[in-house]
Amino acid sequence: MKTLDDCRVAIDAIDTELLELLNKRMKVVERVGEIKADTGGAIYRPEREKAIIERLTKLSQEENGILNRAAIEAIFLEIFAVSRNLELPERIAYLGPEGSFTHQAAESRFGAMSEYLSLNSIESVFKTIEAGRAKFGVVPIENSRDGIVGETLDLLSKSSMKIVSELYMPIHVAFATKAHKLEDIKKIYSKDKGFGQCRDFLSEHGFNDIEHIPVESTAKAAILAAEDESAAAICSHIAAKLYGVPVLFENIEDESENTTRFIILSDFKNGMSDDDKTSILVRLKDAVEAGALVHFLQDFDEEKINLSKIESRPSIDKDGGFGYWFYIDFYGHIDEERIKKVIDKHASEVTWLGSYAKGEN
Ligand SMILES: O=C(O)C(=O)C[C@]1(C(=O)O)C=C[C@@H](O)C=C1
Repeated sequence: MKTLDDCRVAIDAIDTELLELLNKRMKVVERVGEIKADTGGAIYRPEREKAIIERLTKLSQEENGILNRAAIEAIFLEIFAVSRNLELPERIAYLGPEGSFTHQAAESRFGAMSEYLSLNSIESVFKTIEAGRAKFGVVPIENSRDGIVGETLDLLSKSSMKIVSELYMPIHVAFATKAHKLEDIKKIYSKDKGFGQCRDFLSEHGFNDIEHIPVESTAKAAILAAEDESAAAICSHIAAKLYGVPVLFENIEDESENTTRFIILSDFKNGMSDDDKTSILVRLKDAVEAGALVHFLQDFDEEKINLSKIESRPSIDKDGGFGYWFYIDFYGHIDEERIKKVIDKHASEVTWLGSYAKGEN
């Protein structure tokens, strides 16, 4: 039987092989970078990354390997991040501050080697990538309990930036404070969505009667709670740790399956994968007429295009009238014939927001 030393010798030998192979892979990636520089091709190809992870997961299953999809994804997303940085250093703007859930989402996709830019509003993220100061922007778009992030939808409706990827991340929130006793807590900071996600906890602990102060992000809440012993924050465990606020209660969210969907914004169009989603905005000309939306959706139905989300947003039209537009997610890629047919038919009413490989939920 192998001793610990034997195992370590074996691991060292395997690591040497891995390093050689990784360097060999990066040589090929360098060439890919040159080709893309010549042709102006997009560096980040989420659909290709997804296909690689899927192929390797299948291979691992067939060979009864120990690595499952999550493990393969964890390893390869870091490899892709290194590759992309080799092709072109990446800068990622996200809704900060440091330690926010969006920061975690950004890091999970872009890895440790990328340069991150923390911004204090969703609007600043849009502006920063529009101005070319960062290649990618990461913002939340919806939460399983609390619904859509209206600000993101409204900004998408005005921006030329496209959704190039989506990712779902389980959200666990903590209650952190420097107060020595619960009675000493006079105010609670969080993002508005943060309060919404733990209503049961707040009422069970009698925290509904003290002041709730919404701030730009849960990480900002942790920063404020770090400065004031009569305050608490509803924030991520990571933010509490980062800003030195002791965690009193863990996982206080009402729904244990609490998940947030994040989108990655940039300025290019993805190629097709075999499992895509597309997001559009629809301003129906006759929205006030009964049936306008039904007729629009019937065209999707006829082409067997399945919707995964429809959300209406109020808007004020040019004449000051109150109208609606709709945000719609459906399965498929904008370049598919059946989808092109429907979108072309409604070209004057539809804004395409992006087609991207469907995220794992
Ligand atoms: O295939 C590409 O287009 C690459 O740039 C290579 C690579 C990879 O490391 O495999 C890196 C970045 C892309 O997002 C996808 C894949």
